[in-house]
Amino acid sequence: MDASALWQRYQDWLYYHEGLGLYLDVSRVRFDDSFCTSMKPKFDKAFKDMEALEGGAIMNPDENRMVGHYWLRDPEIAPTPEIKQEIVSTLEKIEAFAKKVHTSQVKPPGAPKFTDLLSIGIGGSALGPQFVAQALTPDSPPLKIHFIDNTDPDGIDRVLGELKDRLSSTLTLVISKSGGTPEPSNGMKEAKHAYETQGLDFSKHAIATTGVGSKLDQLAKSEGWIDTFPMADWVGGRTSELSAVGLLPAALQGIDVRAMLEGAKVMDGATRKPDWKTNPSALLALSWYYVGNGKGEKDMVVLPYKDSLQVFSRYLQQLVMESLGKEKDLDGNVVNQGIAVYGNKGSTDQHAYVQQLRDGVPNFFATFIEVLQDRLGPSPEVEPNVTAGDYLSGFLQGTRQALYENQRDSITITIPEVTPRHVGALIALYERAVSLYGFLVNINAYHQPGVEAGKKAAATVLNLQQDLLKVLKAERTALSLEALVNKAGASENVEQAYKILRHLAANDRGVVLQGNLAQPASLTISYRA
Ligand SMILES: O=P(O)(O)OC[C@H]1O[C@](O)(CO)[C@@H](O)[C@@H]1O
Repeated sequence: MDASALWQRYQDWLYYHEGLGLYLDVSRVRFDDSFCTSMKPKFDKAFKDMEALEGGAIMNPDENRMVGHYWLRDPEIAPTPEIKQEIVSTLEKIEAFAKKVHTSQVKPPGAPKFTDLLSIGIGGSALGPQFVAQALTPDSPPLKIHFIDNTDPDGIDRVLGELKDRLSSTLTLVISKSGGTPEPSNGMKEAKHAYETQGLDFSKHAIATTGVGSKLDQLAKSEGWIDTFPMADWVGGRTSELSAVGLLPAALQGIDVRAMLEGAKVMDGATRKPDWKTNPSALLALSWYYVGNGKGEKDMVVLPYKDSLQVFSRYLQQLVMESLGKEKDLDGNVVNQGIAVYGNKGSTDQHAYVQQLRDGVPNFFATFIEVLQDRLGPSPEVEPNVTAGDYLSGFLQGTRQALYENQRDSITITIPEVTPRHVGALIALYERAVSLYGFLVNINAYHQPGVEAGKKAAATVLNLQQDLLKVLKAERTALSLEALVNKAGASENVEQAYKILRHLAANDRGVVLQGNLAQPASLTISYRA
């Protein structure tokens, strides 16, 4: 296509939302009119399905749940008065609590006010708060946020080490919808230990966001934590940023949560329209379908050209991959659906993997996120008439063009600035694109059976560890690996057993391996208390 035809295509396909000042450009995705026409019946059905979803239908059949994240920013559309009330009162409670913390009406026993916030959670209970914190935390937040989002002891030490001298004024927020996920549970126990080591009462520093009646909820109540905030059954982890999961930490950091909700609501209004040409989420879903042939054949590379949006790529990675990565469709056929997502930020990534994007295997499409405002206030010139922001803008355009010239498709989203309203709008834009795409490819986008399988397998490994230790502690002499696994009733799991023992030995847990480390089967194992 020559330059003038491309310019025409750009204008023909450009979506602009006036209220948000948001542009979506899908002109560099090379679908044609006949493709769009062929997709119409699928979209008509997807729009109907979306209507049913927002109306409260059970759209997560495996878990027998409604899918209600769209109600969070517009309680008026909630399917029952009870749900509406739950949303309204939770938001009011969050705002009132944040105010009390900011004005020291809620304060730690041994310090005049809370200065830091330690957020403990994983997956959807971490990525949204991390994304929003990076994008929107003001320069001098009332509470400085820190995250434990893993069960890595060394990672936990780093975070707790940073907080060591301010633990007495740190508020710890444990976020877990199920209230039983091992990683946040371990993080919470380690944090509690750190408080106790300093002679501090953890319960007077702790709050939780979790499902009502969950294990965590019961623990928080029985130990008399400062407060608990509910997470509804009808909100999935990866779509929970605009529930208490994301709003509470945001409010505590002084971020305008009402503006986030408003941005999402405005975007929902635009993406509810049953017309894909004027609906930005539908345009995204249409583009994803086209590039990946409806089978996720191309990966989504997300490149925000703005440091404060760097976590957006990881946030989208969970939202898209946990939602769309499914073995079976809704009719039980094996389809192995999904769209792989990766990315970091531009222009940084131009000096990392963009070489392959331009010249290498064409197995992706790019999504550029552009922010028009470079910074608050004027910029110095780095060259006559050129600022650092002009470079960033030029690099984005240049990369988009270079990719297109080599038949690599791209989407560009442009927002005027990074504000709570725009962040809310971006979240809503992608949430609905994922919902629509899920309907287009006929999968349940709201469960995660694969993750559950991994969790079960990990539990088996930990049970095996207990069995091995029991045998070793009862034995007085060293055992061969084979004898040990036989005695532990784990002869089928010798490799797992070997890896458990190697890990225990490396961490001074009493297990001693002797023999040739290059030949695991030759090892003898003993236990020294
Ligand atoms: O909030 P929870 O229940 O601890 O779950 C954390 C994450 O674990 C998952 O269930 C599986 O990874 C995610 O969907 C969820 O966001």
